[in-house]
Amino acid sequence: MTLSATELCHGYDGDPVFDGVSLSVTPGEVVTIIGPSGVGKSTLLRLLALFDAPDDGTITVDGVDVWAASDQRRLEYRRRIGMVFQEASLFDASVRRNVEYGVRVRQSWADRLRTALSSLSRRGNGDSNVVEALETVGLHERADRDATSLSGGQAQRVAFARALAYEPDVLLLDEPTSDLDPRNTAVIEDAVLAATERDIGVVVATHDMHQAERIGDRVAVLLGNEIIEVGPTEPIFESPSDDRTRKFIDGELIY
Ligand SMILES: Nc1ncnc2c1ncn2[C@@H]1O[C@H](COP(=O)(O)OP(=O)(O)OP(=O)(O)O)[C@@H](O)[C@H]1O
Repeated sequence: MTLSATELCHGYDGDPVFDGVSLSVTPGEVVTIIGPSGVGKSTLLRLLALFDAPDDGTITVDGVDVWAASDQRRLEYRRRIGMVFQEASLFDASVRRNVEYGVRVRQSWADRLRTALSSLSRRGNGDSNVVEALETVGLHERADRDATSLSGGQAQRVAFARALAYEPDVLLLDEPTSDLDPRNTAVIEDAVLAATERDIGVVVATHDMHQAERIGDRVAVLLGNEIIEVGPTEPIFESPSDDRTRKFIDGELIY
């Protein structure tokens, strides 16, 4: 599915965060959003996740205006979009239960019933999506551990597996590796690439320029209250057309 935001304007309590922002993600591509703290990266992800309606502008799924569609249709779209927040927010249960939870909340009641019936017939061996998602983040051997006993990096990997397990069409990641060591970061980045091989479109908000370079097919530079530049990552990093992009990438732009 192609998720597109066109000319979005949004703010809080009358204070605009951005004005006229457009961004889209197509199946199997990674789009990174870079920009200084507080510029609105999380806000943009929340709008793309269909959590909030934009003050102005449109969000479309395969060309259909989501906020002009029925509540039911919008809910169906929302179920096809996964979001991983900066904080892993796991609950006090096994790693497996935490990942299964993602599958369940995203399903319609009819699908939930089907899953429950099929898991009965498999004697609780666990859903294959859940196992596969845990394998992707390298935690399948810890499936029965209590999620609250995990390190921060492992918890973030479980949160990622949770989003992956229900096979979204689009995955939105908010600073997925901000507090992680290089090994956990590499696991998450590999999992992002694994997601694209399944044709999932991924949008990643990140502070980490190197990460944007490593994993992004395209990069969007959010500065001031607009996207000042968007396009294939390498040319933008090598020779940005906007001088503010160069300064931001080089760390010369102070906010
Ligand atoms: N729920 C909210 N109510 C009021 N203001 C908000 C709310 N959420 C965000 N803001 C404000 O909107 C602006 C953009 O915040 P946002 O979290 O989207 O930025 P960000 O680029 O993701 O920041 P960071 O990189 O630090 O996570 C900030 O000025 C923030 O204070």
